[in-house]
Amino acid sequence: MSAPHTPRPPRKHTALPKARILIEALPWLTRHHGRTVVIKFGGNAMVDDALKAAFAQDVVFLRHAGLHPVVVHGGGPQISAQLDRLGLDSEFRAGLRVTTPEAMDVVRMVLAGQVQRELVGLLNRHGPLAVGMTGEDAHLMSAVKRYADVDGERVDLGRVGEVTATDTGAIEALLRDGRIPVVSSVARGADDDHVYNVNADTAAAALAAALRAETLMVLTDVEGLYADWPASDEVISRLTESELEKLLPDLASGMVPKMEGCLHAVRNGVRTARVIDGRVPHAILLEIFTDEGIGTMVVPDGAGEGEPT
Ligand SMILES: Nc1ncnc2c1ncn2[C@@H]1O[C@H](COP(=O)(O)OP(=O)(O)O)[C@@H](O)[C@H]1O
Ligand SMILES: CC(=O)N[C@@H](CCC(=O)OP(=O)(O)O)C(=O)O
Repeated sequence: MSAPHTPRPPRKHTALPKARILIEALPWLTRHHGRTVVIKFGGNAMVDDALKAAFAQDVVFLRHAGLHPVVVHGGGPQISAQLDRLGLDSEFRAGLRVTTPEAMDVVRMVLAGQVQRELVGLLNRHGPLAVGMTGEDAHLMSAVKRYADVDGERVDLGRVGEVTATDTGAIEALLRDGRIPVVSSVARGADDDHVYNVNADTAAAALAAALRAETLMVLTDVEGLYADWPASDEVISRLTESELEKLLPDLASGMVPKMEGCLHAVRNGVRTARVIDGRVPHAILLEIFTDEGIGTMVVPDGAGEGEPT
């Protein structure tokens, strides 16, 4: 007779901590499944190849986790570099680039022909996912000429546009087909044949609102909204639309279109708008799938403090 068989204790699997990490993401996976997330990738967060590759991995991860990511990209530094190479002036007024018709050709070429192509290429390393477009395609974004207000004076910015209408049909069709739209912030003229240069934060906010996105996520090159910039680097982690409205007049330069965009988004049906640090590798995954939200989150008035995000 052979000795009774004593069952062995289960093997210690070294990969168990990985399972724990995956399970920790379950509440967020459940919450965000099937939701649209508009991600704005700024030109300043786009300078490092490793960060760009990590950004693409995060966006593809979201897509495979059942979310519907839409990428809107900027490219301010890349446009400035090309204008410089061509010996064309590049001046900003109230945070917006004064855009002559010649400069507009360069803006369109750099955004749609260079920056967008690069992002589409990085995303498509992971499969046939990304499709690039500009606001001109299928009337995605229509704009009229926008003026700036500098010390109470109306300033002509040339071909700078303000989005007046959106048609998200093409984006929705792409999302239904499992694709990742990558949008350059160039718009068609609503009542002329020009094309317009739209600030990419503004374009992302307009699209997030039009798509009734769950979240607008703006990646940039700072940790978030600093309470007293540049004197202090204390980041405001959460604020309501009313609190943000009070702060807006005191904000400077690049933060203005971002925070105006966040306000527009949450006032128009987007549940949360966030400004996060694109210099942190995998910032998007950290923000969406963990409790340790990084950066600044704007919520509509009346959103409960302890509500899941
Ligand atoms: N209150 C503030 N908090 C954080 N950054 C601010 C603030 N006010 C102005 N900024 C500036 O805004 C910049 C981000 O805007 P921008 O340069 O347009 O970035 P992007 O290319 O990502 O759109 C920061 O690098 C910082 O210099
Ligand atoms: C009108 C206006 O200023 N348009 C921007 C469009 C690109 C952009 O917004 O890029 P970032 O997100 O990298 O700043 C520009 O010409 O620079």
